[in-house]
Amino acid sequence: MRFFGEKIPKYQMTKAPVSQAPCQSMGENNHGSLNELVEPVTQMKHQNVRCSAVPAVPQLVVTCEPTPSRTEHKTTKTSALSFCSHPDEESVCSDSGIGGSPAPSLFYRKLSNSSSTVLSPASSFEEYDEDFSEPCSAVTHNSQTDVGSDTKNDLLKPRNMVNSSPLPGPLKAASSWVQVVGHAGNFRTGPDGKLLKKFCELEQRCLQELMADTLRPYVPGYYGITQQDRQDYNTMDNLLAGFHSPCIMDCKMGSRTYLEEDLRRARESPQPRKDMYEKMVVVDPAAPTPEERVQQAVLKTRYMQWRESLSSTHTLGFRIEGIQKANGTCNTNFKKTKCKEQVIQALEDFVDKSIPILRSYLKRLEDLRQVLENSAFFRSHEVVGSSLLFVHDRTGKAGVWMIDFGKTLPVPPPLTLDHRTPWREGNREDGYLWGLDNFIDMLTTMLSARAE
Ligand SMILES: O=P(O)(O)O[C@H]1[C@H](O)[C@@H](OP(=O)(O)O)[C@H](OP(=O)(O)O)[C@@H](OP(=O)(O)O)[C@H]1O
Ligand SMILES: Nc1ncnc2c1ncn2[C@@H]1O[C@H](COP(=O)(O)OP(=O)(O)O)[C@@H](O)[C@H]1O
Repeated sequence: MRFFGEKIPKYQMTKAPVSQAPCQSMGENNHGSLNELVEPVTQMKHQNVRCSAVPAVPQLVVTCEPTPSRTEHKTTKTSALSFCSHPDEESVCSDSGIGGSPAPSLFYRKLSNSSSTVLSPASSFEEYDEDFSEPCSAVTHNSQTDVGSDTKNDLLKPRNMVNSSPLPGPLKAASSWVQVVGHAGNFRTGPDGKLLKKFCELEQRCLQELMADTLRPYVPGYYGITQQDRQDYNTMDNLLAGFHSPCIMDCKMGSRTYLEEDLRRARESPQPRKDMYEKMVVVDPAAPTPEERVQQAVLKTRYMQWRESLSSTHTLGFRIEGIQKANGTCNTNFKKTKCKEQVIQALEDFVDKSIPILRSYLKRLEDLRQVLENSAFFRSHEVVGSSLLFVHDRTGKAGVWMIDFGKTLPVPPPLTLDHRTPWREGNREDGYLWGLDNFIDMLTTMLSARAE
């Protein structure tokens, strides 16, 4: 059973590994070249994308949900754009690598709990409903230790978080949520069944802008900042609302999963990380270089590049991160799912071979592509590490939305991106549309194969 906000050990939580189809054609369209990644700094055409270059964000009213068992009660404030407001806690702007915390970056989101604890995989919706029905009096946690803590106590937090939500009416609705992948402890339930995600200024700016963009129907609705237990959260729609025991798939889009800024920082101030080394050797003990082996640590960019080349990110421009089926089984063992045949097999399994569901997804993705091609937001943003969340249920209802804008950055005008041009350092291209094209082609192929 997995509780709300529980730590997700992304590299170890798989219950039902997908059997891997034989890999036939790999890499014919490879968008990622490791050779490009080791260019010396002097050759970089890097754009300055720090927060100061980002337009100002209008003030937001911040609501603070009352927490019955706590002494702090409802407070209201304006503009919560200051970062790292809890200096004694792990910064919401910093990495949390075991091998040393990289320098805080204004636009980095809180990355509290790296995948280093083994917990059970996700459970069914019904189990979640039970969790939420526990009495509020069970709330006992200390908010000060919540933020950024990375301990076994995290195991207890989610239940406490859930119970702290004083929602007599929409309790059931709020409970119908499950996190497939991503940072543990990042989410809570909010008022009216909304989802609260730990505040990240970059994500807030994106969601705000997206509310006024043609992409609005393809992203969760955004409702400003909510404060709970002294932590700010971005408040958004729970995309699972209205589904019954949904099947959920998270696909990370694009041919690159780290920012150009990350590369620059890695060169200027390398921060090898032990946690990433450990994650690497779990998957492939032979992956580290001799130097990395000595250090027992790898740079984050190196880890991310390794993950990209191991999976379909470089070859297809997207990768499956995790799938939760209606029966509650959750699989995040897709790190080596690289070739088309493997991806198709995983997709077939995800839709349970349903042609109507496949058709719905194809239509939705085609519509999304058309909107993306004409979106002012999309044209002007480097979209990195963002996912498409696929959701369907046994009633035949299906939807796809863009989520996770923690690494989506505006590019300096007059630069615009087409999201298909292969990435060269400095061009800021992310391969998002190239990946979507490949996804759409794959679904089309699957459907035509079934029609034969
Ligand atoms: O999936 P695994 O192999 O566990 O690696 C994770 C993902 O790449 C995360 O990206 P996402 O959140 O998009 O899934 C990333 O967070 P960022 O996106 O913030 O880079 C984590 O970096 P750290 O949080 O620094 O550990 C990294 O450890
Ligand atoms: N708006 C949403 N509605 C429903 N589920 C969501 C929503 N946003 C995120 N999730 C769930 O949380 C997971 C992680 O989301 P993400 O935004 O990528 O978090 P992180 O930034 O921690 O990686 C997703 O795979 C999905 O299961």
